[in-house]
Amino acid sequence: MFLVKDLKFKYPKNQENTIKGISFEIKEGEIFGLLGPSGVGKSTTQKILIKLLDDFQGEVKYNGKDLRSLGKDFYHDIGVGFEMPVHFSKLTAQENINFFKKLYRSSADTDALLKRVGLYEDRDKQVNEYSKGMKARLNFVRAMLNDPKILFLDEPTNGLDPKNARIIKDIIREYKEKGGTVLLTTHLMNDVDELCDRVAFMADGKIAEIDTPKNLKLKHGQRNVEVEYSNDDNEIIKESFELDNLGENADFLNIIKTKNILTIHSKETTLDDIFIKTTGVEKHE
Ligand SMILES: Nc1ncnc2c1ncn2[C@@H]1O[C@H](COP(=O)(O)OP(=O)(O)OP(=O)(O)O)[C@@H](O)[C@H]1O
Repeated sequence: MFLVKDLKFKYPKNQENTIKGISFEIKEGEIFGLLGPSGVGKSTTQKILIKLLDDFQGEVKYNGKDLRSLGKDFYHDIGVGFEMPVHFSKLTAQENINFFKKLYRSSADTDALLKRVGLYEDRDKQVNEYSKGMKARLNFVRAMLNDPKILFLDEPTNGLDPKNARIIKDIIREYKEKGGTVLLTTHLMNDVDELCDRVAFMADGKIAEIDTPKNLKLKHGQRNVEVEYSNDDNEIIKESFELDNLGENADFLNIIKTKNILTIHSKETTLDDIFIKTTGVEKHE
């Protein structure tokens, strides 16, 4: 759906390129995660893809066409949820929705969306009376109101309690199941685990890793299995064995056959570990 080749970008006031030559593809029907430390260029990349920044080098294609050659029709295809919600604060939520709906040819069932995210009862309140989480949910509804083919979401669960974050994630998953495509930026690796088909980790304006979360875990993970058992003196012993040729490991087999096993599990690495390893940075949330 999107093809990005050797993309470079420099903000006019800066000396150095912010985006230093990145290439990736967003396939139709997938949720693609763009991840990396604060300030690495994730939002900048999103802004290029939604035609807010056009002075870039390299190639960006949307459905085979050069992004620069696309006219206003492109905006009917995309839905955008910026990180910082921007609403008309003196208008009600419903008035905001009505205003933005008028800009588009097609529209989603916004009443259903408002009900789903728990804002329907408060739809006639002015947005300046909304809490941070309510504004974030309204922002999400706005991103979806033109029934887009591709959704750009920057930290969509930021500021939401776990129940509301779950609702938003469920809607994103359902959107994908109906054929929608998503570019997701987030610092929450749990969200990435739950939602993303493929992810790219950015470091220093480049892409350090790109793959499915599962393949990245296999690549960066320790292929070990950890067994906890109690011995005859009721002491708890923990031992680790390599997964390769585990069935022929006499020590492991002896423990399994003769000991009282308390826990046993393969030691998978987490996306948090991979984030730190590939970007060289602790996360800032
Ligand atoms: N309008 C601008 N003019 C100059 N520099 C900018 C501008 N906007 C962003 N930058 C710089 O570009 C770099 C990348 O910013 P960007 O917002 O893309 O990062 P990000 O990865 O999305 O970060 P975060 O996770 O904090 O949202 C940062 O160093 C930032 O200071």
